[in-house]
Amino acid sequence: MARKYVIGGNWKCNGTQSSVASLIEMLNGVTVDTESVEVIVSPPALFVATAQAQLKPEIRVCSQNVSLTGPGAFTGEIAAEQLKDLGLQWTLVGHSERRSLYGETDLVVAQKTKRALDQGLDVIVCIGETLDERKADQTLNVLTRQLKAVADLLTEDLWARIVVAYEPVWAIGTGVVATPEQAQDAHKNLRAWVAATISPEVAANLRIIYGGSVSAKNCNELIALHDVDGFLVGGASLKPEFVDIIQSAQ
Ligand SMILES: O=C[C@H](O)COP(=O)(O)O
Repeated sequence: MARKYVIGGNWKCNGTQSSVASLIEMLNGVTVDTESVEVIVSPPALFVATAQAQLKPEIRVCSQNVSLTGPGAFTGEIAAEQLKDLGLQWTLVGHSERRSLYGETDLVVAQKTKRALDQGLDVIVCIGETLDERKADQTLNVLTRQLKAVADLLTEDLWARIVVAYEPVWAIGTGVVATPEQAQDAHKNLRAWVAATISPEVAANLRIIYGGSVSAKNCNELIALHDVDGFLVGGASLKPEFVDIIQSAQ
């Protein structure tokens, strides 16, 4: 069975009441062919409930982060149980900004992923190498180290509820997109690693999406790559060109 595309929009810490209302209006005007693509947007936590209430059901809302803990005395956290209570299906885990700016280790990312899955959320796990790591020819080592931490905590059945977002750190928000060759190589190598480490069936069905300076200009070339199953889009997901990026997958 063909893998269904995933087009994710990560709004990061952007938006006001008024800009979010405009974005929701724009998204509600897009025809989404749910047979071929899942469209998922991640508003800042402040706007998750609004997006969940106002977006049409063909567009799913995703948390940008999830707590390692359950509900309780954990100031500033949002528990998987609370996201589920709101009706969310998805959360991001391990975005490079969470790793580099907020100290999330491979183990924390793995534990968050496991806990979110256990509470019934599906998870987009983000991984990616820095420019120094790429220059040192460490790309695959870094990606597999990050993914292995997750794999170590999961049983094989849980992989059906995971999407892997390959986001080279050097491509995030820089305007420097991975070349089609760089993207395809990383995705293909990751899929081969999953086939060897977990199972060929998990590898064949796993959606591996690309993130890092995706735009209306480069999305068609990237989506055509055999092992690229969609995108996680930052800056361009706040603009009308996100509609073109969705269209590239349907
Ligand atoms: O989560 C999205 C990524 O960080 C990509 O961001 P970007 O499209 O602004 O480069």
